[in-house]
Amino acid sequence: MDLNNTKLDLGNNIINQLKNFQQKFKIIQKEYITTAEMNILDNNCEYYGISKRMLMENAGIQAYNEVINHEKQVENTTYAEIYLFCGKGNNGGDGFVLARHLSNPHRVNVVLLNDEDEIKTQESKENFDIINNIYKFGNINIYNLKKDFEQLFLNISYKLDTIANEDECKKKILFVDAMLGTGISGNLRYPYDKCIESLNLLKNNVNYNNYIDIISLDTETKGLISDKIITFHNYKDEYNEDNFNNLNSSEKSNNKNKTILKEIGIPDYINYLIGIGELKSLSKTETDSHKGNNGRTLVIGGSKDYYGAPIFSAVAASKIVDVVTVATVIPVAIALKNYPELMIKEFKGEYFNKHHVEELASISKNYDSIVLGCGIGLNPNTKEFLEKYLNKILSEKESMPKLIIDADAIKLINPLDSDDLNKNLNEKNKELYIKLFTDKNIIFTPHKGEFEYIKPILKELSDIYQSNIVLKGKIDIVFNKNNIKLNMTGNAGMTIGGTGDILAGLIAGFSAKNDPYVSACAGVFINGLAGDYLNKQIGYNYNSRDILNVMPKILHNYLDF
Ligand SMILES: NC(=O)C1=CN([C@@H]2O[C@H](COP(=O)(O)OP(=O)(O)OC[C@H]3O[C@@H](n4cnc5c(N)ncnc54)[C@H](O)[C@@H]3O)[C@@H](O)[C@H]2O)[C@H](O)CC1
Ligand SMILES: [K+]
Repeated sequence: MDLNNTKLDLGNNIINQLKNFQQKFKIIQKEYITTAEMNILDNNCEYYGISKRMLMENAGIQAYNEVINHEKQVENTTYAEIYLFCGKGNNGGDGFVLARHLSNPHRVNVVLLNDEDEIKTQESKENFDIINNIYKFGNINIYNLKKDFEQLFLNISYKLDTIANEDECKKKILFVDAMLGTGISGNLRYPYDKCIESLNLLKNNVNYNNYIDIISLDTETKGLISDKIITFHNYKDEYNEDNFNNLNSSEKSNNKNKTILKEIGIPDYINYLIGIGELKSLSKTETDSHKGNNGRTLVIGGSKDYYGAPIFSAVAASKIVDVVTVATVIPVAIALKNYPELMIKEFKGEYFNKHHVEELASISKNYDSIVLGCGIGLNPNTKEFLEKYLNKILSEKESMPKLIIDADAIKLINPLDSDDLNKNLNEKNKELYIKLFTDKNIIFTPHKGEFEYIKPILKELSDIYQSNIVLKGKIDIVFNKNNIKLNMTGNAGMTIGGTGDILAGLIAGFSAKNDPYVSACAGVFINGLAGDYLNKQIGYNYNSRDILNVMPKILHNYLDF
């Protein structure tokens, strides 16, 4: 991708347009970010040139300012001693940066929960090395919790006793929780569990609790009760409804009250940009897996008039999943004989019709994802088929695969009067629209013209829609009720026929085993990257076959596929 061009495109104007779009379709962004979303954002920051090292430095400095504020909250209070408990991930890294900034004039103790060589990331290691280089000049001690556990907590109790005895000095001890952040998984393991137990014991001791502050970085490590949480960039998903509902009401208000949100230099527009993060978050091909483990995709499409479309889509999906079947009518099935990588399910006739519904609905259950619509045509029999088929599969929700609705299928679900596309909704089908547009497993992939057909439905259902929409264009917009992102990859060479079919196949391939929204983002991103790669190599004169041919290489470069 040509980042320079992208940068030029990223003025306020685009963000303003995006905000208008957000309002128009009542897109309400969540007030918190999940771990998966944060990981995507991290990688996208890196992709757009904002390194994790920079973010970590900013997080550490922001935490420093807040610690100093906290220290000054009670007049004349000072931290006689600061202990930073640092884990082996980047939460620990934030702790190392904070330790460096605090080390003068404070007395700082960095407590490693793991051995030095277990520190996981380069940026965290670099920040630990700085501490390691300067500690000999005083004011910083380094402990290894596993080795020094008893001695360390004895020292801390001794210091607390001393401070408690000379109460009038208003001295306190600060514990910084830089143990675990968004990377936590499962129950606490040793020594994290023991450390938290010991810190809680001290804090709950009536002789000591006036003399202890506990501040958590980014998230409160499970089980710890801290006085303040300094969270970075966005509230974390401990505030999401599911987790939040598990807390009792005093815990709820307490958690919100004690959390301070701090910016760490992630520009607003990065929140709205698709990048490598979406791709990297996809599940990887399992090398020792059985056929089908990496997904099964069904492509339903083709007609007497168009047979290339379902083939493009199916070949694209076959680069990702293990099994791809094309369900199609006789003229396309004949052409498919030249594609031994694809399985064929042949239906009689030149267009899909209502007689195909039962059998097709019954085989649909055997797939993880379905592309519906490429080359299907606008024949009135096909419209009848489509409505019956959708009603049938949507009524059996438990076995519902991810469903990508593309091309003419988009036009057929709302056959508007062509004189006035925005006029009104086809009321007769309202029940079907509600099912289609309130399903998180459905992805519509319209270009601008096709979008006109679903716009009235979206507006009508703007309070309740849940499905995902990929609006293809120079800049693609991928959105659902709670998310909106832009894709900047791709170039003018991609206006050739077949790229849309390929995109639908890629999204189906990814969504077989992944979140539909992230799959949609990854699909537009990688499709555009393939186009950009070809443009760089051979100029604009490439076609859709070329895109398919380079796809494995592009996937490999970015994904370890
Ligand atoms: N997101 C940002 O923009 C920035 C985030 N920063 C900080 O980084 C952490 C997230 O870092 P990460 O390395 O992904 O995760 P953790 O630090 O939480 O450590 C995970 C690490 O710990 C081990 N582990 C996981 N679960 C357990 C457990 N239950 N018991 C024991 N050990 C566990 C495991 O090995 C993991 O690898 C984020 O919160 C921010 O604080 C950046 O510094 C700034 C930018
Ligand atoms: K923490």
